[in-house]
Amino acid sequence: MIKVGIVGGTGYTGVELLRLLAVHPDVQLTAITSRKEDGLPVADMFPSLRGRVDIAFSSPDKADLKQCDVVFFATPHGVAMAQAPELLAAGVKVVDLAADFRIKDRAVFEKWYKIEHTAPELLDEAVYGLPELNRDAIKGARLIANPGCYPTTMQLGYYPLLKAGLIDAGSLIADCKSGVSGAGRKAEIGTLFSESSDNFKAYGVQGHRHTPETSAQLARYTDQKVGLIFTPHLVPMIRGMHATLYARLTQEIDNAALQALFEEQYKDSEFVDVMPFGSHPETRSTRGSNMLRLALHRPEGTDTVVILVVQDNLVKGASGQAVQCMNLMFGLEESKGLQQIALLP
Ligand SMILES: NC(=O)C1=CN([C@@H]2O[C@H](COP(=O)(O)OP(=O)(O)OC[C@H]3O[C@@H](n4cnc5c(N)ncnc54)[C@H](OP(=O)(O)O)[C@@H]3O)[C@@H](O)[C@H]2O)C=CC1
Ligand SMILES: CC(=O)N[C@@H](CCC(=O)OP(=O)(O)O)C(=O)O
Repeated sequence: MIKVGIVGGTGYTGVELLRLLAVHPDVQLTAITSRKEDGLPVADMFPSLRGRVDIAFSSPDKADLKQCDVVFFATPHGVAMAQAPELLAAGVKVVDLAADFRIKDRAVFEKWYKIEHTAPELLDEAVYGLPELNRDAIKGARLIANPGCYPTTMQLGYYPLLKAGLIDAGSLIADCKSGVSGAGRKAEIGTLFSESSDNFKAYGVQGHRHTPETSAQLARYTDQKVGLIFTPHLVPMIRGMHATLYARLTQEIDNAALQALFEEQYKDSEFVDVMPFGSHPETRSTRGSNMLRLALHRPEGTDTVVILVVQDNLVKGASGQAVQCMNLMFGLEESKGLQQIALLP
């Protein structure tokens, strides 16, 4: 059994990790932290886990994380970098759901996150945890930087076209929407029901921290200079993310060949569903599941490909992807414990 610890068990990605790991056949939940709920049984806070999870929260200073085989950080940016060096030195693997190790360039990280990086010596070693594009490196990793939710949709959508050299990498436009749980469980005015329901707005248009993360990753797959305009929006739903990605073709290719390119690329990726050409994927077709679904379009009379991508921000966009990485790191089937079908309606 893999002994698992979670730092930040009371937040949205923390409870999503609990939901997935509680029924994972090879996992023993061993330690879980909360600064405010020390001693409280997890199932008292989350009745959805009654009968499934029988441990209690401990404060981070009391939790014995070093007895774990792997520790997930479901915490705000800056927490994992403070604890990862000691855990790694003790032989514990680390999966960070935050951004501490996603951006290799320390100066770029510090500019966007406005915190000092306290473990820069680990930046080179950290492996970017997007299994569909980085599977082999994840298998041998001690430290995983789990991707951001928006960056997951953008990378899996653009990758086949970029790799094939079919598009202008300098004029990518990504119009993305997230459910409110993307902002976490902390109290903020913008996520109050009366502020976010029956409302729709863009944010971060001048610059969002997921732009440098996505651009740096996409740049690994092309010789062209990557230019990305990413506009996030907040939509009045709890879970779900929808990305509408635009790319200008620089070579003639027919629709059947475009479709075949994506089907071939993801044929061995169980969690990427390439839907029939011209489909309109819905966020609810992924709710609660680790699936990312995408569909290609080619608007009449244009040289533009439109890729529609949907996922559950808390599953493929965060905790499900983290479990997928854990499976690879421990030599398990990549899909173990991740077979849930989306909830409908
Ligand atoms: N929500 C989403 O869709 C996604 C989130 N992420 C990332 O995952 C991480 C967690 O997000 P999310 O679950 O939404 O956030 P939440 O705000 O819902 O939860 C954060 C958790 O971290 C704990 N925590 C906060 N500060 C500290 C600290 N200094 N030391 C230890 N624990 C701390 C809190 O618990 P307590 O106060 O009880 O200690 C809480 O359990 C973030 O970095 C986020 O950016 C990534 C992809 C998608
Ligand atoms: C709706 C909403 O507020 N979403 C968050 C992204 C959440 C997230 O996943 O942040 P990281 O990937 O960087 O950890 C935001 O745009 O700031």
